Amino acid sequence: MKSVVKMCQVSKVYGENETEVYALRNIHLDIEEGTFVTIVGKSGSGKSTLLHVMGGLEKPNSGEVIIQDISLYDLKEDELTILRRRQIGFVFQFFNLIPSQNVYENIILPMRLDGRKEDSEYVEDIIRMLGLEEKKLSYIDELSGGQQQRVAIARALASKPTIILLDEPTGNLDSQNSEEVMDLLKISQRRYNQTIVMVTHDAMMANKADRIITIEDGQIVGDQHV
Ligand SMILES: Nc1ncnc2c1ncn2[C@@H]1O[C@H](COP(=O)(O)OP(=O)(O)OP(=O)(O)O)[C@@H](O)[C@H]1O
Repeated sequence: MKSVVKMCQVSKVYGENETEVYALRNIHLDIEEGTFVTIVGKSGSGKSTLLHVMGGLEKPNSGEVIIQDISLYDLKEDELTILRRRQIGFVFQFFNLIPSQNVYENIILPMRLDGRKEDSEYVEDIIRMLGLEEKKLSYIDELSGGQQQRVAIARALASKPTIILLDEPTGNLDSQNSEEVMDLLKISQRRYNQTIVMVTHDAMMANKADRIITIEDGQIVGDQHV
């Protein structure tokens, strides 16, 4: 199978001298196309850092991150921005939704920024599956935390990216909603052969993935194919 994400000898250090923290230590990782991977580990183990470095948002101190044969941090900043916009869907804890735009506009924003027209039938499909039909024209601050989280998920899925990176995407959702989100991600993964990497502390969710990677102290200490 084809490799979509590759990390070679990746290390990330924050601070210096006595405040130095090794968030990632010599990470090697190869993720195949179409796989659903979950990343688990204790608080502070390096999960979010791994996702940021993998998604081209934070440059590592050493090592290489390769997305579909392109070495991310060799790119110029504007090339990296374009690659991120076209290939990667992000769902992070701070949703980065735009308050002055409504739900629908927020969902299609990455495609508009890229000068692309959305597949409106597909966007409507996602909105329906995420239970947001009645909120389509609402502004972000009129939504609950869980609804905002679902808008962020819809936005990540809407452009059918090759890779979807999610950091605790169901943190604000109850267990039924969390399961629905997991199911939706799996449908999208299969339909578009997407690669999904999701940080979670929820064992039930982790177990629904194809592969579970455990991080401890910035290192991969477990890698289980389910
Ligand atoms: N911007 C930063 N500056 C300094 N230290 C940081 C920064 N970001 C993360 N760290 C440190 O790096 C380590 C890994 O953090 P990271 O957020 O990746 O962990 P995590 O496993 O995602 O934690 P959580 O589950 O609590 O979100 C921690 O010790 C953290 O304090």
